[in-house]
Amino acid sequence: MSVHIEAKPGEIADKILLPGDPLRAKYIAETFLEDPVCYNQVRGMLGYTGIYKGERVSVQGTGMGMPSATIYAQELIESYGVKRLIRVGTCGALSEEVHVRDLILAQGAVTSSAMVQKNFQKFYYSPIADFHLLKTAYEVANKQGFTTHVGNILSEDSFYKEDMTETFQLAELGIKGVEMEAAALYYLGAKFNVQAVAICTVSDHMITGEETTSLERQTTFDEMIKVGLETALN
Ligand SMILES: O=P(O)(O)O[C@H]1O[C@H](CO)[C@@H](O)[C@H]1O
Ligand SMILES: O=c1cc[nH]c(=O)[nH]1
Repeated sequence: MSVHIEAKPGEIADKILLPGDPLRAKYIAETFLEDPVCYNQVRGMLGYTGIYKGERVSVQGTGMGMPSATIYAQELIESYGVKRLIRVGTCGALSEEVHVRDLILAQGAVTSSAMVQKNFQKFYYSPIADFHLLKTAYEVANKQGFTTHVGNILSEDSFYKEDMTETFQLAELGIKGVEMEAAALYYLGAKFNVQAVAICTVSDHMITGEETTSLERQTTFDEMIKVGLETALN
């Protein structure tokens, strides 16, 4: 048991999918895992363990933003021995080459967030994905024929932005999408020497204004979830 997770020792697998939305965690567990057992309901931040292709896999909602996500990630690592953390989240597209429903595998995650920068006086840390997980996710997505982009993303503290000038400046440097957790997850992966990767589905487009319908989101989430689960095992 940790501060925010009520699971008993051994109830959480060492490989875990991390959606921001706890109801996405429920959907993943009930749709893709055999014999799913809910191990956490504290604060409604649902967590489940089940079987995928014969192996134990867990899925845990993390909430929105880095302060929330890092609470769950750190407790999973320190109190439950989780070694492989795979974020399965939504993002907004920042590149015209990227379209809604595409997948973005976050090779790196730029951030201005204090959740990373507060740890350094002089340096600007570059949060990056675990290479093995990134490579596996890319291979799985390609094999499945899912439209997939690999590159840098932006992890922001604010969903609603007062000024998009610097966001679009970053887009000119090849930043593909924006979400709110990957950078801090990558920082924690490095800090605790565990594997982390973020697999994102583009849910909306910051340049074209294109959006997905709820049905389209459901289908596309399935692509991201399949890539996440296969990456967890391989
Ligand atoms: O779909 P999830 O995983 O929650 O991720 C994205 O959606 C939320 C904002 O709507 C933020 O958490 C952002 O990172
Ligand atoms: O953080 C997020 C997630 C989805 N779409 C956005 O525009 N931002």
